[in-house]
Amino acid sequence: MTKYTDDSLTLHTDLYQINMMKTYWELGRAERHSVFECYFRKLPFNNGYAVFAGLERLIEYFEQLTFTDSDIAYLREVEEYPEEFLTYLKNFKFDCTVRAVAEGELVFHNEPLVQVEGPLAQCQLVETAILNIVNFQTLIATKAARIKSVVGDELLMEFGSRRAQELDAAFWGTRAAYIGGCDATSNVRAGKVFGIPTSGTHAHSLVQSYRDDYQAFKAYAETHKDCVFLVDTYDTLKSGVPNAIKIADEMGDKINFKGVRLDSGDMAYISKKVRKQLDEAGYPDAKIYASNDLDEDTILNLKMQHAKIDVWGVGTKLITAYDQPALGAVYKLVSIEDDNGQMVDTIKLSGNAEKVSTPGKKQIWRITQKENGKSEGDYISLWEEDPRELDELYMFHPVHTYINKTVTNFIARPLLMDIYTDGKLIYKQPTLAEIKKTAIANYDSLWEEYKRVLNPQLYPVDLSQAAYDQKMACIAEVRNKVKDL
Ligand SMILES: Nc1ncnc2c1ncn2[C@@H]1O[C@H](COP(=O)(O)OP(=O)(O)OP(=O)(O)O)[C@@H](O)[C@H]1O
Ligand SMILES: O=P(O)(O)OC[C@H]1O[C@H](OP(=O)(O)OP(=O)(O)O)[C@H](O)[C@@H]1O
Ligand SMILES: O=C(O)c1cccnc1
Repeated sequence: MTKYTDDSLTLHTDLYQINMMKTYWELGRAERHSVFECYFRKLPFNNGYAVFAGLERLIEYFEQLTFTDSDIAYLREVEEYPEEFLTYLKNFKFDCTVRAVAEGELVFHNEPLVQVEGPLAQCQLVETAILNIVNFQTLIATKAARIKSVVGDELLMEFGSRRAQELDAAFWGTRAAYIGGCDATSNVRAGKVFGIPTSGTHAHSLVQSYRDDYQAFKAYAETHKDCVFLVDTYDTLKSGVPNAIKIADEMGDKINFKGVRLDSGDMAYISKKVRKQLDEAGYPDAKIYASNDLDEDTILNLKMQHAKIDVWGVGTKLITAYDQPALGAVYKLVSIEDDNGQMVDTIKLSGNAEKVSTPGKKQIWRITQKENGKSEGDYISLWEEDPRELDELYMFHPVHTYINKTVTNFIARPLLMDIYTDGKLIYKQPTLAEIKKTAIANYDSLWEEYKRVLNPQLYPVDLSQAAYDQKMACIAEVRNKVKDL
């Protein structure tokens, strides 16, 4: 087989997508107008919300979406596709309309996060990459938000590059973590490309190379203005901290003694002792950094023990989404042009009521109270509906319909925005700083009940009456069809 050296993301798809494209193309269905929506069914980590991330990478993906000569050559070599189909792929031009929620937006179960509308074969091709990107980035942004919610006003550093699932996960994961809540990263490339603030101390190897805390800290201090010394290589309280203080005393104004980092041991006990040592030596502003397999649970626990930690470095458990490695978002066909050129809504049934898809092209509306800006819940409507025209909004649980309320004096904000219109990028991408601001504002608008890390309340994600009726009609139609067989 030929060794292909160039690469494009167009073949970053499952083979079955291209096989379905062939079916659509061969049977004259490739151009049928269709609508697909991407959503997840269950919030990750038993959290009360998720933070959407991945749109920038999605746009990068769509911008390069053509089959290169070598993509075609590869498909010709390994699949027995007819030349006419390969010519069709060669001439492929992405001209779908894409809508998505903004990065940094809080999102919930069963909400269309990305909507792709256009020729059936095109919508099909992009499923894998959309899910790949949204599943990972939204998961990491959400994990970071959970951790930040426990860290509070102290600083949260992302330290995960060495433990991430390869380079892309470290790089894009860092960006997602920054959107979700991290204040800085250790990944220099992410700093350069995304403009994320970078931060770093030093490793045990520096100390080991001198085989002595004092000599190692001295060397670092002679070559850097800002110094955070890693104090646990030999003995934190007897050697690390005393030597860090000694160097700070000797170097005086020549360095900014910013603090020390703890990376092992009982961090509650040790941090209190270290704080005392630093304060007594006249360094009350020197900060205590901590790292070592931290996550929201250990951080919360350390805070309960009144650990004296000012800066939290979190790697493995954040960047790998350690406790839940996949978000489980899916991409479903919700509407398709029939033989008469009419759009018909489609459904995917399941024995589990929560898993039944909601047919029809939809919009998400965030319903907030006018007087305090707090969320009442999200309202999923059919595309043509506009709750802004209503004075009263009847909101009910989409499965347990007896749970309901009528909301007045509300603001309804549509969440799905136009990103591409007929293949043309029309969305003006916000800067990362703007995205982070959006994330913070969105988080502030959520009631505390949905924000706690343990057993939060389930945020209401309701269907409009029309969307609900449409779903019931589709279920009845499918049931009848199956009965008639
Ligand atoms: N006071 C504490 N309360 C709860 N958890 C803590 C406390 N101090 C440390 N931890 C956490 O307990 C775990 C201890 O891990 P581990 O036993 O591997 O560390 P260690 O042996 O001290 O260090 P090393 O990484 O060198 O093995 C870490 O996740 C750490 O963050
Ligand atoms: O613990 P994490 O949350 O993943 O944070 C990143 C870890 O990376 C470094 O350790 P390193 O990989 O050098 O080795 P260590 O685990 O033995 O400390 C650092 O000292 C942290 O402990
Ligand atoms: O700068 C640090 O202290 C750091 C960076 C990466 C991983 N662990 C620690």
